[in-house]
Amino acid sequence: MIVIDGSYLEGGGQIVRTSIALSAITQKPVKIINIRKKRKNKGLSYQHIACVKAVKKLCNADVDGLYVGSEELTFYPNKISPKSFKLDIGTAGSISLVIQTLLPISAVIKKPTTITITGGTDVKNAPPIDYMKNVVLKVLSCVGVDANIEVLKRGFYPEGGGVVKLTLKPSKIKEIELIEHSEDKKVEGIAYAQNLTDDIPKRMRKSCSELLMKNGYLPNIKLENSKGISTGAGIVLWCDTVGESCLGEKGLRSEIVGKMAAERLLEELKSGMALDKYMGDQIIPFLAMGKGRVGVSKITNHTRTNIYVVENFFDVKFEIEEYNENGCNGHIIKTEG
Ligand SMILES: Nc1ncnc2c1ncn2[C@@H]1O[C@H](COP(=O)(O)OP(=O)(O)OP(=O)(O)O)[C@@H](O)[C@H]1O
Repeated sequence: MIVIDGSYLEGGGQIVRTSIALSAITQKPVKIINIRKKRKNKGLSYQHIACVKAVKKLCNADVDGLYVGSEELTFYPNKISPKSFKLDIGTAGSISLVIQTLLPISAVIKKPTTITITGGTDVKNAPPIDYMKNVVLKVLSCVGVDANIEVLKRGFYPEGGGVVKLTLKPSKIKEIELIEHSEDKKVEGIAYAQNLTDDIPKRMRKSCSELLMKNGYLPNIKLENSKGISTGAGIVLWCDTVGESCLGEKGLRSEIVGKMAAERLLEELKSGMALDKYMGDQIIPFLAMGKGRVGVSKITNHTRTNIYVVENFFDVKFEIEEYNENGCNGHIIKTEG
């Protein structure tokens, strides 16, 4: 039985998600202790429970300690048998993080499976759903992941109600070498709102586009305004394999939201590396399965924490080194797989 310490470095929910996914893939039982020890509301929350339930369903696992607030979880995987099903997080918990848990499983399934998830599509401290669709899936397609994300409805905090269909197809994970960002100057994006006036996405787009153009980029940002049970707005940008975003909040003017998203993207692009700091942690399980080298703008605690979890499941060692060539400033993460 592999024992993972949930208080390691970042000490957050990602330790649970990666451990469960890798337990299913490697068919090794895992016990996670000190779950989310470094968070104010320690233990499992609805979002993490939904992630565990999704993987449990795919591999008919036996699970102990699966309840809100639980600080210890034991997961005994069985054979993976892909099936399509619906999963309701029950809150505005992040749908993207459920998808993050499930994506590595594409490496071991034998037939396509579709999971329809209800919850939050654009919530704090989690990847916005358009980042998953346009950055995560793009980068993971380079390692061989074949998956599709269809957003049926947006969901915001606190009511949620977002609906997303994830399709995983059998994928052969391959070696990756992705160091520097392409010199692409085209920035794509989406400025979205739900239950708000049409001027909100337009104002976000205007301030964002102005700043991007001032810095020599060519923005092409779509507008969206929908109706739903929850209310919110935001903007997601991507330039080839690098993405950034800003979520709207009450009292924060649309012009500021648009400008902040542009500033964040420009900051990431300044490093010249192929991957942004979020992708830096999300690529780790795939790098272990396929081996290779990736260039990232920044090494975060999330990245180091994911490396800790992955090294417990696979016989791999990761190395991190600084990279300062061709005007780029970042790091390389590499492993022999
Ligand atoms: N704006 C963002 N864009 C893309 N990815 C993001 C963004 N914000 C957070 N992430 C990703 O979301 C994940 C958050 O992991 P974390 O452990 O903090 O999750 P959590 O389950 O919300 O945990 P906790 O509630 O315990 O903090 C990481 O993979 C991180 O890279």
